[in-house]
Amino acid sequence: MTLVWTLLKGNTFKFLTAILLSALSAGAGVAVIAMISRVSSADVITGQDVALLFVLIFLLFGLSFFSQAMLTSLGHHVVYRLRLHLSQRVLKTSVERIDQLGQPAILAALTKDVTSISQAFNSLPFVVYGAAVLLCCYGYLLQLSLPFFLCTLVMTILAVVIARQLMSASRQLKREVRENDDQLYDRYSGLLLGRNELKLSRQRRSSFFSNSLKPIVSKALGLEVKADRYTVLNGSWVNTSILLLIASIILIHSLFGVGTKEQLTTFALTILYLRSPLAGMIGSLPSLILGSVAYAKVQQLALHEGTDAVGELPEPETCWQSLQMKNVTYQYPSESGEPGFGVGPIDFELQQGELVFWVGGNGSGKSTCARLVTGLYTPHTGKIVFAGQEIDEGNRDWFLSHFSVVFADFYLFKQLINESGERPDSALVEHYLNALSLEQKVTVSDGELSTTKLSQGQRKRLALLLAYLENRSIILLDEWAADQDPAFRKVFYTELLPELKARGKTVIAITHDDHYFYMADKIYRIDQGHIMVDDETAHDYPSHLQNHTADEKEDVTC
Ligand SMILES: Nc1ncnc2c1ncn2[C@@H]1O[C@H](COP(=O)(O)OP(=O)(O)OP(=O)(O)O)[C@@H](O)[C@H]1O
Repeated sequence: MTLVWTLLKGNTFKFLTAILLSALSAGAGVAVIAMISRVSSADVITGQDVALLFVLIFLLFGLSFFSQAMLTSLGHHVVYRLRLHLSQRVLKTSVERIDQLGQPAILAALTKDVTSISQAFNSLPFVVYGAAVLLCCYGYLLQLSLPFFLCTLVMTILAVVIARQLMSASRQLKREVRENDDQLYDRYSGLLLGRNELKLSRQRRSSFFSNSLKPIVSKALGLEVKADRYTVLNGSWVNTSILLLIASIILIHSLFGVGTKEQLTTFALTILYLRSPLAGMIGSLPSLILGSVAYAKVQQLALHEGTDAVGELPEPETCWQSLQMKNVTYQYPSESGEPGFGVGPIDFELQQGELVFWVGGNGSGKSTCARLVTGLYTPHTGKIVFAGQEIDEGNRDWFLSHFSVVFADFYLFKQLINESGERPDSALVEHYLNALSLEQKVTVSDGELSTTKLSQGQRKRLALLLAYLENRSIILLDEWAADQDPAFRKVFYTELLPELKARGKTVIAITHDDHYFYMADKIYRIDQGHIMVDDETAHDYPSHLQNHTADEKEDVTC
């Protein structure tokens, strides 16, 4: 029920109207039965009775069509909103949380859970209609015969108690199926992302299939078969209990002479009429159970509650002087009992217009520090001060808006935008495509790149193009040059970086290219999560090469 109310927020009036129409349609159904029963037991059938019967039948048709169409359309609108709402929440959720959850879990929520919730909603008309018919029939039965009604009530309670037990067993299993689905999505990711490795090695393929994928799929099979067994048992039980009810009524009529023959016939007719909406209701139970399990799973992700994914931000600071990390620490959560990697305490200061290099061994914490300095990760202790302001949740999005970043695992969007989020000037795009030696490979039309299916090195150049066009104050490049050929690597260090600096940009470049360390204003070494100025490396270079570009700074913004 929580699922229904949460998703119906803002549409309660429409939903209640649809329920009212369902109730009226159920009432019309019962009136048709009562009419048939009256006409068939009457001595003389008048033309008026027949006309009324036809009117009631058409009324039943109209009401059931409108009520179900309304509920179905409401269901589709709810799913539409749910899709947008969830995507907005993902957009608002911190990178840290998304990294913690992992892509497969979020993809499973956006695809499988949304589908399950939509199916639950689409089955809602059957449930509402079934419940309305049930109530109307019970009302009719009550006024038909009290003893028969009491017998019905006892049987109903018994049926419901047993059905509840079966449903909760099925629900528990569906929950386990859903937990298993996260692992299944993880294996599917491996299947696609590891396509090269899997294709190349028969042993890897066989091991992945038999030891990694198949056990998860088999587990899902076992759980689903078991869960559906309970669901099918439940459906059969409810169907049987209806027939048992009719048999019980016949029994008490024959043993104790309760009720008349006509009452017995009408009773049986009403109960049999009830069977099909009830079957629809029971048939919808699995989707409802799946829907609520999926909803609980989405809630468990603890995505950001805010949905204002594209809210307004104050203008970025053009003259910010310095960015400081003061005593910053960060610790990854522990995994399989092992404590997570920790960085810090970090004290780091970046002056506007500087070109600094971060160097360090694999796994020393460079990318983690990059996520901290850009505000993508929130420090666990310590603080970041930018343009004199301490960064907190209130100004984090504003702080983030000062950075363009190309991480090692960057995503290349085809759509080009400038600093205002609009289509960039085509002459400028052309200029950068030339500078990046991509003019022969990629064209831009309607603000979109003609292709992103390029080599890794070329894709990285396009990622840099996107960063150029954003025209932000600070550019952070995580081992950008690692995929470039030696000639373009030289262009990058000796031309592109100095040009950025000359335009007043502040650049942090994470690099292992010691050939070009002399290009940096400052070099910082990151080791075991600690950052320090690397005087030794800096002194390895002739003084005329150090701070090579300091004098080249021209038209800076501040
Ligand atoms: N998403 C994550 N969850 C948990 N731990 C992580 C995660 N990412 C990194 N780590 C841990 O942090 C350590 C440092 O990772 P990081 O990516 O910051 O290193 P790096 O210096 O950028 O390495 P490289 O030069 O290889 O890119 C890793 O050795 C790992 O233990």
